[in-house]
Amino acid sequence: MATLESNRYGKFRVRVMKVLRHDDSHHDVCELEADVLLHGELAGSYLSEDNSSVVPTDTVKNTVHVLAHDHLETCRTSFAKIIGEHFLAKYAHLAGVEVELRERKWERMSIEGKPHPHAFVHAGNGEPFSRAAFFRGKAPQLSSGIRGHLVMKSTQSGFAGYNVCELTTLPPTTDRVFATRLAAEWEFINLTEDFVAADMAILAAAHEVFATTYSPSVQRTLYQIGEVALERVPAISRIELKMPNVHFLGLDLAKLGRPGQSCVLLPTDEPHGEIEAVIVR
Ligand SMILES: O=c1[nH]c(=O)c2[nH]c(=O)[nH]c2[nH]1
Repeated sequence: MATLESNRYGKFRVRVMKVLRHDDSHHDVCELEADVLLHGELAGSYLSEDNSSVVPTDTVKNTVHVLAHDHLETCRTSFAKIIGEHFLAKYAHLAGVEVELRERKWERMSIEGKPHPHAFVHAGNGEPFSRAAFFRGKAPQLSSGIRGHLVMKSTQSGFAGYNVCELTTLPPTTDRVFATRLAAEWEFINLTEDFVAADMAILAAAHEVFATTYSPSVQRTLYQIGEVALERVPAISRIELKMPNVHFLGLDLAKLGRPGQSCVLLPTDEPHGEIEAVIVR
Protein backbone atom coordinates (compact mmCIF):
# COMPACT_ATOMS: atom_id res chain seq x y z
CA MET A 1 0.00 0.00 0.00
CA ALA A 2 1.29 3.47 -0.86
CA THR A 3 1.52 6.29 1.69
CA LEU A 4 2.16 9.98 1.12
CA GLU A 5 5.28 10.54 3.23
CA SER A 6 5.78 14.26 2.61
CA ASN A 7 4.83 16.92 0.12
CA ARG A 8 5.42 20.52 -0.82
CA TYR A 9 4.70 22.56 -3.91
CA GLY A 10 5.11 26.06 -5.24
CA LYS A 11 6.44 28.11 -8.15
CA PHE A 12 10.06 28.02 -9.32
CA ARG A 13 12.03 30.48 -11.41
CA VAL A 14 9.73 33.46 -10.96
CA ARG A 15 11.71 36.30 -12.48
CA VAL A 16 11.38 39.94 -11.56
CA MET A 17 13.27 43.16 -12.18
CA LYS A 18 12.64 46.24 -10.05
CA VAL A 19 13.70 49.70 -11.20
CA LEU A 20 13.81 52.11 -8.28
CA ARG A 21 13.37 55.52 -9.88
CA HIS A 22 14.84 58.09 -7.49
CA ASP A 23 14.28 60.63 -10.27
CA ASP A 24 13.98 60.51 -14.09
CA SER A 25 17.56 59.44 -14.63
CA HIS A 26 18.94 58.24 -11.29
CA HIS A 27 17.94 54.65 -10.69
CA ASP A 28 18.76 51.57 -8.63
CA VAL A 29 17.89 48.11 -9.95
CA CYS A 30 17.36 44.69 -8.45
CA GLU A 31 16.87 41.58 -10.61
CA LEU A 32 15.84 38.34 -8.90
CA GLU A 33 14.68 34.83 -9.66
CA ALA A 34 12.51 33.27 -6.93
CA ASP A 35 11.68 29.70 -5.93
CA VAL A 36 8.80 29.48 -3.44
CA LEU A 37 7.64 26.22 -1.83
CA LEU A 38 4.58 25.86 0.39
CA HIS A 39 3.95 23.28 3.13
CA GLY A 40 0.74 22.45 4.99
CA GLU A 41 -2.37 20.30 5.13
CA LEU A 42 -2.29 19.70 1.41
CA ALA A 43 -2.57 15.92 1.29
CA GLY A 44 -6.11 16.20 -0.11
CA SER A 45 -4.82 17.31 -3.49
CA TYR A 46 -2.57 14.23 -3.73
CA LEU A 47 -4.95 11.67 -2.25
CA SER A 48 -8.26 12.88 -3.70
CA GLU A 49 -9.74 15.43 -6.04
CA ASP A 50 -9.92 18.02 -3.25
CA ASN A 51 -7.93 21.13 -4.29
CA SER A 52 -9.60 23.42 -1.77
CA SER A 53 -6.39 24.05 0.22
CA VAL A 54 -4.21 24.59 -2.82
CA VAL A 55 -3.10 28.18 -3.37
CA PRO A 56 -2.44 27.94 -7.13
CA THR A 57 1.20 28.22 -8.13
CA ASP A 58 0.03 30.96 -10.48
CA THR A 59 -1.09 32.94 -7.41
CA VAL A 60 2.34 32.31 -5.86
CA LYS A 61 3.93 33.88 -8.95
CA ASN A 62 1.55 36.87 -8.83
CA THR A 63 2.33 37.30 -5.12
CA VAL A 64 6.06 37.58 -5.82
CA HIS A 65 5.36 40.21 -8.48
CA VAL A 66 3.03 42.25 -6.25
CA LEU A 67 5.34 42.05 -3.22
CA ALA A 68 8.21 43.16 -5.46
CA HIS A 69 6.13 46.14 -6.59
CA ASP A 70 5.16 47.09 -3.02
CA HIS A 71 8.27 46.21 -1.00
CA LEU A 72 11.38 45.21 -2.96
CA GLU A 73 14.24 47.63 -2.65
CA THR A 74 17.81 46.57 -3.25
CA CYS A 75 18.19 44.01 -0.45
CA ARG A 76 17.49 40.45 -1.60
CA THR A 77 17.58 38.95 1.91
CA SER A 78 15.03 41.41 3.32
CA PHE A 79 12.75 40.51 0.39
CA ALA A 80 13.09 36.75 1.13
CA LYS A 81 11.93 37.53 4.67
CA ILE A 82 8.99 39.59 3.37
CA ILE A 83 7.84 36.73 1.11
CA GLY A 84 8.11 34.19 3.96
CA GLU A 85 6.17 36.38 6.38
CA HIS A 86 3.50 37.17 3.78
CA PHE A 87 2.53 33.56 3.01
CA LEU A 88 2.26 32.57 6.68
CA ALA A 89 0.26 35.69 7.54
CA LYS A 90 -2.16 35.42 4.61
CA TYR A 91 -2.92 31.68 4.52
CA ALA A 92 -3.77 30.30 7.97
CA HIS A 93 -3.85 26.70 6.65
CA LEU A 94 -0.23 26.80 5.52
CA ALA A 95 2.38 25.41 7.90
CA GLY A 96 5.49 26.75 6.27
CA VAL A 97 7.15 28.40 3.32
CA GLU A 98 10.60 28.07 1.85
CA VAL A 99 12.02 30.77 -0.39
CA GLU A 100 15.18 30.96 -2.44
CA LEU A 101 16.08 34.17 -4.28
CA ARG A 102 18.93 34.26 -6.77
CA GLU A 103 20.21 37.65 -7.87
CA ARG A 104 21.61 38.80 -11.17
CA LYS A 105 23.75 41.51 -9.71
CA TRP A 106 24.04 44.79 -11.64
CA GLU A 107 26.79 47.24 -10.70
CA ARG A 108 26.90 50.84 -11.82
CA MET A 109 29.12 51.49 -14.83
CA SER A 110 32.04 53.73 -14.07
CA ILE A 111 32.17 56.47 -16.73
CA GLU A 112 35.14 58.83 -16.61
CA GLY A 113 35.73 57.63 -13.04
CA LYS A 114 32.15 58.40 -11.89
CA PRO A 115 29.35 55.89 -11.11
CA HIS A 116 26.71 56.24 -13.83
CA PRO A 117 23.17 56.98 -12.57
CA HIS A 118 21.35 54.45 -14.80
CA ALA A 119 23.85 52.30 -16.76
CA PHE A 120 24.89 49.02 -15.22
CA VAL A 121 27.25 46.13 -15.89
CA HIS A 122 26.63 42.56 -14.77
CA ALA A 123 28.81 41.71 -11.76
CA GLY A 124 29.25 38.23 -13.09
CA ASN A 125 31.56 36.45 -10.65
CA GLY A 126 29.15 34.04 -9.03
CA GLU A 127 25.47 34.00 -8.20
CA PRO A 128 24.43 35.62 -4.90
CA PHE A 129 21.37 34.08 -3.26
CA SER A 130 19.24 34.27 -0.12
CA ARG A 131 17.09 31.61 1.47
CA ALA A 132 14.28 31.81 4.01
CA ALA A 133 12.42 29.04 5.80
CA PHE A 134 9.41 30.19 7.84
CA PHE A 135 7.48 27.45 9.67
CA ARG A 136 4.78 28.07 12.28
CA GLY A 137 6.05 27.43 15.81
CA LYS A 138 9.67 27.36 14.73
CA ALA A 139 12.34 30.06 14.66
CA PRO A 140 12.58 31.59 11.18
CA GLN A 141 15.71 30.73 9.24
CA LEU A 142 17.31 33.33 7.01
CA SER A 143 20.56 32.97 5.13
CA SER A 144 22.45 34.40 2.21
CA GLY A 145 25.45 33.37 0.22
CA ILE A 146 27.07 32.99 -3.14
CA ARG A 147 27.67 30.12 -5.57
CA GLY A 148 30.29 29.84 -8.29
CA HIS A 149 32.57 32.67 -7.11
CA LEU A 150 35.82 31.95 -8.95
CA VAL A 151 39.07 33.03 -7.25
CA MET A 152 42.67 32.06 -7.93
CA LYS A 153 46.15 32.78 -6.61
CA SER A 154 49.32 31.87 -8.44
CA THR A 155 51.53 31.10 -5.42
CA GLN A 156 51.47 30.97 -1.59
CA SER A 157 49.72 27.61 -1.65
CA GLY A 158 51.02 24.08 -1.12
CA PHE A 159 50.02 20.59 -0.11
CA ALA A 160 52.40 18.22 1.69
CA GLY A 161 52.54 15.80 4.62
CA TYR A 162 49.47 13.84 3.46
CA ASN A 163 48.88 10.10 3.80
CA VAL A 164 51.16 8.15 1.47
CA CYS A 165 50.48 4.58 0.27
CA GLU A 166 51.30 2.45 -2.80
CA LEU A 167 48.58 4.32 -4.75
CA THR A 168 50.03 7.79 -4.08
CA THR A 169 51.59 9.51 -7.09
CA LEU A 170 50.97 13.17 -6.08
CA PRO A 171 54.26 14.97 -5.37
CA PRO A 172 54.30 17.27 -2.34
CA THR A 173 54.55 20.97 -3.14
CA THR A 174 54.97 24.28 -1.36
CA ASP A 175 54.24 26.36 -4.45
CA ARG A 176 51.17 25.72 -6.57
CA VAL A 177 48.28 27.58 -8.16
CA PHE A 178 45.19 27.56 -5.95
CA ALA A 179 41.84 28.17 -7.65
CA THR A 180 38.37 27.53 -6.35
CA ARG A 181 34.77 28.12 -7.31
CA LEU A 182 33.61 29.21 -3.87
CA ALA A 183 30.12 28.35 -2.66
CA ALA A 184 29.20 29.75 0.72
CA GLU A 185 26.02 30.19 2.74
CA TRP A 186 25.83 32.06 6.04
CA GLU A 187 22.90 31.96 8.46
CA PHE A 188 21.67 35.08 10.23
CA ILE A 189 20.77 35.04 13.92
CA ASN A 190 19.90 38.70 13.82
CA LEU A 191 17.01 39.09 11.36
CA THR A 192 17.10 42.90 11.41
CA GLU A 193 20.71 43.07 10.30
CA ASP A 194 22.01 45.21 7.44
CA PHE A 195 22.21 42.09 5.25
CA VAL A 196 23.97 43.81 2.36
CA ALA A 197 26.76 45.10 4.62
CA ALA A 198 27.10 41.62 6.21
CA ASP A 199 27.38 39.97 2.76
CA MET A 200 30.05 42.46 1.71
CA ALA A 201 32.03 41.98 4.94
CA ILE A 202 31.99 38.18 4.57
CA LEU A 203 33.11 38.22 0.94
CA ALA A 204 35.83 40.75 1.78
CA ALA A 205 36.99 38.49 4.64
CA ALA A 206 37.12 35.50 2.28
CA HIS A 207 39.21 37.46 -0.23
CA GLU A 208 41.55 38.75 2.48
CA VAL A 209 42.24 35.32 3.98
CA PHE A 210 42.63 33.76 0.55
CA ALA A 211 45.05 36.41 -0.71
CA THR A 212 47.14 37.08 2.38
CA THR A 213 47.53 33.71 4.14
CA TYR A 214 49.79 30.87 2.98
CA SER A 215 47.54 27.89 2.25
CA PRO A 216 48.87 24.49 3.42
CA SER A 217 45.64 22.90 2.11
CA VAL A 218 42.24 23.94 0.78
CA GLN A 219 40.84 22.52 4.03
CA ARG A 220 42.87 24.90 6.19
CA THR A 221 42.07 27.98 4.08
CA LEU A 222 38.38 27.09 4.09
CA TYR A 223 38.36 26.90 7.90
CA GLN A 224 40.25 30.18 8.24
CA ILE A 225 37.74 31.93 5.96
CA GLY A 226 34.88 30.64 8.12
CA GLU A 227 36.65 31.66 11.32
CA VAL A 228 37.27 35.24 10.14
CA ALA A 229 33.72 35.58 8.74
CA LEU A 230 32.21 34.58 12.12
CA GLU A 231 34.61 36.93 13.92
CA ARG A 232 33.83 39.94 11.70
CA VAL A 233 30.05 39.50 11.41
CA PRO A 234 28.38 38.87 14.80
CA ALA A 235 24.95 38.64 13.08
CA ILE A 236 25.74 35.19 11.63
CA SER A 237 25.81 31.93 13.59
CA ARG A 238 26.97 29.45 10.97
CA ILE A 239 28.73 29.37 7.63
CA GLU A 240 28.81 26.50 5.16
CA LEU A 241 31.69 26.59 2.70
CA LYS A 242 32.32 24.50 -0.39
CA MET A 243 35.67 24.97 -2.09
CA PRO A 244 36.34 22.70 -5.05
CA ASN A 245 40.05 22.45 -5.80
CA VAL A 246 40.11 23.55 -9.45
CA HIS A 247 43.38 21.98 -10.56
CA PHE A 248 45.99 23.52 -12.83
CA LEU A 249 48.29 20.69 -13.84
CA GLY A 250 52.02 20.97 -14.49
CA LEU A 251 52.92 20.40 -18.15
CA ASP A 252 56.01 18.41 -19.13
CA LEU A 253 57.47 20.33 -22.10
CA ALA A 254 60.89 18.55 -21.98
CA LYS A 255 60.33 16.96 -25.40
CA LEU A 256 59.63 20.45 -26.74
CA GLY A 257 62.95 21.73 -25.44
CA ARG A 258 61.64 23.34 -22.21
CA PRO A 259 62.72 20.95 -19.45
CA GLY A 260 61.71 21.72 -15.84
CA GLN A 261 59.43 24.59 -16.85
CA SER A 262 56.73 25.61 -14.34
CA CYS A 263 55.05 28.64 -15.89
CA VAL A 264 52.76 27.01 -18.48
CA LEU A 265 50.01 24.98 -16.79
CA LEU A 266 46.99 23.04 -18.02
CA PRO A 267 43.66 24.37 -16.64
CA THR A 268 41.23 21.49 -15.92
CA ASP A 269 37.56 21.18 -15.06
CA GLU A 270 37.40 17.56 -14.00
CA PRO A 271 37.99 15.67 -11.92
CA HIS A 272 38.26 18.20 -9.13
CA GLY A 273 38.86 17.91 -5.39
CA GLU A 274 35.79 18.77 -3.32
CA ILE A 275 36.38 20.27 0.13
CA GLU A 276 33.37 21.19 2.28
CA ALA A 277 32.77 22.15 5.90
CA VAL A 278 30.28 23.89 8.16
CA ILE A 279 31.71 26.25 10.77
CA VAL A 280 29.66 27.48 13.72
CA ARG A 281 30.22 29.65 16.78
O1 LIG B 1 44.48 21.20 -0.55
C1 LIG B 1 44.37 20.02 -0.90
N1 LIG B 1 43.62 19.16 -0.15
C2 LIG B 1 43.46 17.85 -0.49
O2 LIG B 1 42.76 17.08 0.22
C3 LIG B 1 44.10 17.40 -1.66
N2 LIG B 1 44.15 16.20 -2.29
C4 LIG B 1 44.92 16.37 -3.40
O3 LIG B 1 45.17 15.45 -4.24
N3 LIG B 1 45.36 17.64 -3.50
C5 LIG B 1 44.86 18.31 -2.42
N4 LIG B 1 44.99 19.60 -2.03
